[in-house]
Amino acid sequence: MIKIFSNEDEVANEIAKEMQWHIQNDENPVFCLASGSTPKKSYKRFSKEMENKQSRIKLLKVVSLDEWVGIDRTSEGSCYQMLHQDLFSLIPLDDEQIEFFDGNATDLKEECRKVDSFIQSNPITFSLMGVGMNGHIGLNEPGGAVLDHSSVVDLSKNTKEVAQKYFLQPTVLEKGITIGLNQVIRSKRVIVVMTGERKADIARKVFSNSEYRLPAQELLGHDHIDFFLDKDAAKYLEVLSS
Ligand SMILES: O=C1O[C@H](COP(=O)(O)O)[C@@H](O)[C@H](O)[C@H]1O
Repeated sequence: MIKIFSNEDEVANEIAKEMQWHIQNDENPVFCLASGSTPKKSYKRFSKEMENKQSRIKLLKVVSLDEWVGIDRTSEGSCYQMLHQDLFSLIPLDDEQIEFFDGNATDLKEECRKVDSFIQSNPITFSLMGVGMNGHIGLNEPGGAVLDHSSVVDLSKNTKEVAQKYFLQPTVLEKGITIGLNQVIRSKRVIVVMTGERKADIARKVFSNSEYRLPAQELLGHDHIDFFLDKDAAKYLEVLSS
């Protein structure tokens, strides 16, 4: 289902509510969370709401969605560092509760195996996905296979350019490491979020019936997956409801 909200704050409130619901109600809450600009407000809101409910956070596990290959997790711009700043540092989460790709590891296949085996033993109960400007999910790029497992992928030109906004200085990015689209789809609940006018064009493409299938389109048509958009991102969509 597509849900359209008046603005980014409303989207963030709704997402924070869902995150809280899962942390309170999932027996073993396991979250797979996008980094990047889009979910920042949701994480801030969620961490505020959790201030008086910290005991449940002890039950939470967070698994990596994606990471840039060759970038250390302590570097500004790494997916881990963004999530650390936007969420991990705001709630009482121990390192043992986080399973994250090390994009700087020498054995990237082992990183994939490690995360896959974690997901196998700790099924994802809640996923929050952003959408890349080219329709990618995690770092599953357009034209890539719909995989049941994590993999190392070649980044598209668009992703390499857009991702520069995360780094303090121009950074060479060639590959990414990401969980597979089917691992996202198998989460118990998924919210895909697009906000702001800059996402309007990709939102139009995602909801159009083109023959070429974008990764974000693989998430359409599942009962447990909702797309949350604000009005700016939804400006080219015909169905404007909330
Ligand atoms: O490259 C990425 O982009 C998407 C969207 O990022 P945003 O900054 O526009 O929110 C993000 O969800 C994905 O995890 C990341 O790898």
